Amino acid sequence: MTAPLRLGTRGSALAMAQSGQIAEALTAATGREVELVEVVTAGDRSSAPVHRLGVGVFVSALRDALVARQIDFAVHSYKDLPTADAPGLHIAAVPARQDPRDALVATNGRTLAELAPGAKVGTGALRRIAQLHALGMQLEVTPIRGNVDTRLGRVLGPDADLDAVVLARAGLARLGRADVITETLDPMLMLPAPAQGALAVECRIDDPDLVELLAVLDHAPSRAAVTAERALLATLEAGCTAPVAAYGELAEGDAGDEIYLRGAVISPDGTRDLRLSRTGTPADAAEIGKALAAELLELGADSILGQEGHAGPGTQQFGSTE
Ligand SMILES: NCc1[nH]cc(CCC(=O)O)c1CC(=O)O
Repeated sequence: MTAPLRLGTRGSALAMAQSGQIAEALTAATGREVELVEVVTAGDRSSAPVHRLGVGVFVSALRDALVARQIDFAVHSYKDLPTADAPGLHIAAVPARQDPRDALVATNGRTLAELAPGAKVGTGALRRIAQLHALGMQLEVTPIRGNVDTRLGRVLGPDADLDAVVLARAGLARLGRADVITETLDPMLMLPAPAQGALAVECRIDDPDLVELLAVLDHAPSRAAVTAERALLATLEAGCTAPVAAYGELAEGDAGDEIYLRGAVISPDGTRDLRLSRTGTPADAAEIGKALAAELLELGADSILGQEGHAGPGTQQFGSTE
């Protein structure tokens, strides 16, 4: 009998939900048993704001456990991974991506257009803050943090003090809470974070049998989209708190499959708003992302990123505050 595979996971409700779903899918596809091993991270122990800690603290404990062979593989929210490669590790699968869009949860079932000037909207990510300001609706954007339930409590609970919050639709869906969404936001208004809604299944490179086994979970179109979006982010050298958005959609063009990649760099106050798009074939996903980033840089993206939130190459390991 083969021993169960050890899947390392954080203990948060979202991490447990997505690790559990991947464990089930792997067992269904391969017959291999999977056991969840909880890894406590420095980020879970601390109550400091995420923009100080960096989301990297959540990721690095799992990666340390992989390298130390305490676990066999790990499942990450792809958008939380730093753009730099992790030595010795390999992303063996990008499973079929969930809906990557952001979602509005507002009181009284309101949509974005139904919010009055001065309405209080909570979100922590600079990308969302910048795009909310860019709408020109005079919303009062309030920084919030905490897990999904804490954030929802700001609009739904007895202590609700905000008119709305913006969260990733995928996180709510994985937790079975998509029912609270009052509007799924059009990417024309709120372009998602690079790799939002996608997971990364990671193991050690020196474990070739597992690399091969995990590949059954890979979904090529999702991997291509995420590759394009992350190449854009990496080329902009935007880590940490950068207000960068990217969304790659796969469509059937006249000459076969095509990626339609949109990218945006927006100043936190919403006054400078660069949005561009580019198409190409899925095989050139990384090139499309790099080329679109180069075009954004030509139009002054670096000066927007330089104003605030530009982490620079030296701080890449900290990942995003999404
Ligand atoms: N660090 C926050 C985070 N990381 C991953 C998700 C869920 C969505 C996803 O997997 O992309 C979320 C919550 C949110 O942004 O609302």
